[in-house]
Amino acid sequence: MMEPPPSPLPNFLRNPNIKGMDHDVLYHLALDNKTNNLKEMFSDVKFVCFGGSPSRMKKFAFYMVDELKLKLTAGQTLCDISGGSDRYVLYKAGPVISVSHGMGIPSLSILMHEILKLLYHAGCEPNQVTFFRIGTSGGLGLDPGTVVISEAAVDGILRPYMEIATLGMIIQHPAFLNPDLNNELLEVAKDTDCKAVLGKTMCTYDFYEGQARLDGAFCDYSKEDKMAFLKRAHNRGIANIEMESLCFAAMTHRAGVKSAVLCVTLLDRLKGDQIDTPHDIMEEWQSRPQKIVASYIKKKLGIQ
Ligand SMILES: O=P(O)(O)O[C@@H]1C[C@H](O)[C@@H](CO)O1
Ligand SMILES: O=c1cc[nH]c(=O)[nH]1
Repeated sequence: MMEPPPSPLPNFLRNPNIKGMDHDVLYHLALDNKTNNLKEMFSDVKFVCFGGSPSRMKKFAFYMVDELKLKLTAGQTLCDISGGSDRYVLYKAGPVISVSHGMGIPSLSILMHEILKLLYHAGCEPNQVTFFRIGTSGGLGLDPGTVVISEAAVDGILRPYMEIATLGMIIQHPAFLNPDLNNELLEVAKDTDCKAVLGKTMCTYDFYEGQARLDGAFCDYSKEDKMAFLKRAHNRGIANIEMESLCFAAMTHRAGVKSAVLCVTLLDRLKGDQIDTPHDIMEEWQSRPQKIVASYIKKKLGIQ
């Protein structure tokens, strides 16, 4: 008798080992597939929204409750589902997960592994889920408060892939974002009061020297060097600089999940380095990528 063909690799995952594990601990989310009924908790998820700050992502979850007109009965509130760990916060508002990723690629990468495994255990399908990063960035030649929808993510030397040292070798993971999704987001943004543009995003491993700032604890270059670097990047289509897009684009592409990165610019890096905008203005700017994504989600769910 012929052997059956090998079963396909698990959804979301390119790791056959997971299928053979009857207990999988998502350590940094304080969840696991034995104690928690991940299917019951998450099988209806359609959108996963990521952002650096825990309070921003908590706020976004409550904003989605309002936008999706979800009914919370008296005394009910959203709770941090990952409350058993203090690494990330994770909220669920209907089919939307809102989760914080901390700062930088290493923090996001750990979360991304565990979110992809969570969705796999929940029985979700990669082609039915969309991921968004709703974050902040430094702009190049843009009015602060502009939302950049990333058409591509590149590293600090403009390479379109994330490098990971694996088994003593450097492995390059290509970073791709979805042009159709980006165009839809750009259209949706026109119906909001938020200015949005498409542009390339530079993703660095550091906020100070990695982004050519003059105001870090160390600086071995001149203002002229900084300006030459930023102008060169700008001339090559870089619209903004942040610290997670490369990993986000590379890992979602590897998992077969559609994704987009929308970051508001907090300053024009061609004009300065320090972020000293008043708190209330910053809060409003940070809500802009959220508004665009909320409108997109409502459109997809057929909610007016
Ligand atoms: O989503 P956020 O606003 O946290 O992302 C940017 C990139 C870094 O993580 C951080 C630096 O201030 O902000
Ligand atoms: O300049 C900035 C602003 C926000 N986030 C960054 O990574 N850089």
